Amino acid sequence: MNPLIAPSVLASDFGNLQAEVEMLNKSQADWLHIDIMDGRFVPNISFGFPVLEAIQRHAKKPLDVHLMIEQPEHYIEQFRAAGAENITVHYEACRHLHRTIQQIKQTGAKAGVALNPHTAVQLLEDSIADLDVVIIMSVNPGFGGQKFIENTYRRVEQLKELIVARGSKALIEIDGGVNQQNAPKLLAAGADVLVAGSFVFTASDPLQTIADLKHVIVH
Ligand SMILES: O=C(CO)[C@H](O)[C@H](O)COP(=O)(O)O
Repeated sequence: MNPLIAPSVLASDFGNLQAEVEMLNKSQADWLHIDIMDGRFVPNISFGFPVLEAIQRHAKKPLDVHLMIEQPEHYIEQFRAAGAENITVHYEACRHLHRTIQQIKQTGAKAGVALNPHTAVQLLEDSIADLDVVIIMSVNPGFGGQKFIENTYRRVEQLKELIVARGSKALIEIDGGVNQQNAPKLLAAGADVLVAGSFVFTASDPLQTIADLKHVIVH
């Protein structure tokens, strides 16, 4: 099956945000990936509600919102109201993960948890059945354009095993350094969703780049 493709708006030209979103509307992208960074959980600040609302006004595809913020439970309802279809919080940022997952689901959004590269996949054993999405970070969160971490493949295989063992319907989403070279191996390992920022937005033809990722051949 073809993967879902979620271009990361973080790598787009913010000066031409409407045009970038309209390009994504025309593309074969399935979701728009939106990175929210608070300068505390990660050493970078991206953007907040006004920008998300502006994206939502033009977007014709679901907004996949990745919260790289401390205490995300304080903002879940606001992100939902601003247009988030999927809301993903970091395992490392949640003191009461079960409660926060339920809080997301109560808003009607799909619930996701993201794992930093050092966080063991097995820690999701008791949450996986409740999740719609798990983001495996394939870079340390905070910046686009970083080098893909190779042990991601093994982590995806471990997560796939856990999902099957627990009868979960969670999708496995990969975020960071995704490109045409690593995509086939990620899909073979069990990935369902590919986030791609710089690979899409620095390409001379982003529409074609998205189409190529969507139809990548798994060896
Ligand atoms: O979550 C992120 C950074 O924390 C970005 O979504 C990710 O880095 C995607 O960008 P790129 O494809 O350029 O690596």
